[in-house]
Amino acid sequence: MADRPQSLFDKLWANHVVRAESADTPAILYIDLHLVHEVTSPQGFDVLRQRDLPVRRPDRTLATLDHSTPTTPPGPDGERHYFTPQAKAQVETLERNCAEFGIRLEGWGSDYRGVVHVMGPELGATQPGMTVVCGDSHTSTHGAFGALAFGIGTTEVGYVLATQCLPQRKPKSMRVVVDGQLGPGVAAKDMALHIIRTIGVNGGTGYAIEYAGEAIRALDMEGRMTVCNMTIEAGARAGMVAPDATTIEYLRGRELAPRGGDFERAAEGWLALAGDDGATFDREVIIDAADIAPTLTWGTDPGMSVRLGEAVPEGDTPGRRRALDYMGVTGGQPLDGHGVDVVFVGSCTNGRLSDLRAAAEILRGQRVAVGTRMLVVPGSESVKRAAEAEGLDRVFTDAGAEWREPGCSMCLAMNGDLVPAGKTAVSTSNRNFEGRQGTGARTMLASPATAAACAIAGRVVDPRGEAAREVA
Ligand SMILES: CC(C)[C@H](C(=O)O)[C@@H](O)C(=O)O
Ligand code: SF4
Repeated sequence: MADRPQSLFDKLWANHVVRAESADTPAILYIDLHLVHEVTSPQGFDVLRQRDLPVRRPDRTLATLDHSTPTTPPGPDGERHYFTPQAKAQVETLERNCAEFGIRLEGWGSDYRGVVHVMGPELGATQPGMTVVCGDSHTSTHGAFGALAFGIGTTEVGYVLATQCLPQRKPKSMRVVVDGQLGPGVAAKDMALHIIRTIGVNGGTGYAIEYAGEAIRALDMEGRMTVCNMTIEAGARAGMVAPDATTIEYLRGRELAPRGGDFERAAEGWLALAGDDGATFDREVIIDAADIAPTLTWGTDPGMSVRLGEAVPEGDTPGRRRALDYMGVTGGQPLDGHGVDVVFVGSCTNGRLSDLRAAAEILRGQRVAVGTRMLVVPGSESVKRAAEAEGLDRVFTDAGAEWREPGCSMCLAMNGDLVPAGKTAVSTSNRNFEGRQGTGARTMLASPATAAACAIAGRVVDPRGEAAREVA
């Protein structure tokens, strides 16, 4: 039994089982890193207070403010412009809870505050081999490091705060292999959308996915995070990539990563996490990177997407008809040329430095179309600083785009950054259901390059230009 070849996921799981699963009870898993934000944590802390319990491992708990925070700077009096009194209350509650329970909070004034899934990796808090949880579905992002990372509910946030453990049943395993190389101008986001379209928005339900293959290996850590981030949009529990030299170089020197000789020893262990030859999976999907092109969603789930230039499906099912209607899109023809009112570059999917660079490269020396609003929101204070150091903020503002303070912002529009009803947004975020970016808002998900190209044109266009598509 012990000799059976193990996958990355098998190893991560086995390394964290505190009590084995039985027919009647789930396994109990040890949690290495618990990330916390203001929306899903208040109940957990309340439970601790009711039971007079401390946080079991404050040193393995890390908090940030991201969902409800305004992206406009504070007024001259230091006043923050919260969208609602509830937003302000959420922020203040987390500030109080972190102070009371001795948890590190990257709050207002921190140089590292950011969207939780951008901040954890940047600080080096997320490391290969860990179990990482957060009361947030896109926790799958951290799987890019070869961690077992998944979102938990608010009740479970309480369990983890109190015990540093979590009851879980082992999901099935799927391997998604992306062979070959992405073409020029094709991004990790296009790959993520293509994978979801291929396996379906429920195709991952009940599975933990390991991404492998030449095109995955070729991605930098930010690209791997984009792909793992969107795993949840295919219904899967977690997404992961085996640690390699790219992972190790990303982590070297980060604040919370091991130092010196400890780092080298840790890195050896990280590399050993890769799946054994002959490890088996419950399901395997093989994708050819050459089939992936700049992709945009036309409908109201992330699987309803087309390559630019490809015709949108006809409204041949009630679901598709409703989606076409809601989106104001005509079936049977490409999205190219469709009017774009708002462009959002940001979120835990595409709010990192490489994403901002990709958008800036297209926008440099250009103007956002008259009548189109473009919002660029760095994923964290670190991203903001790094972008400003290379002048990307100027590229955006010179083009007529808004350069904002870090946070989730228009990804879910909790902080007042809204898309007006009936308006179409091209967004680098990860969800496009009805009303996600505001009541009646229409969301088309895309890569940062596609979003920037659409901002300049004021309509849907291929970021590679018309000529490139002929060649592709
Ligand atoms: C607010 C939070 C619970 C939610 C999530 O779990 O994903 C949010 O981050 C989102 O993207 O919809
Ligand atoms: S950026 Fe969007 S998807 Fe990511 S955590 Fe925030 S709201 Fe959720």
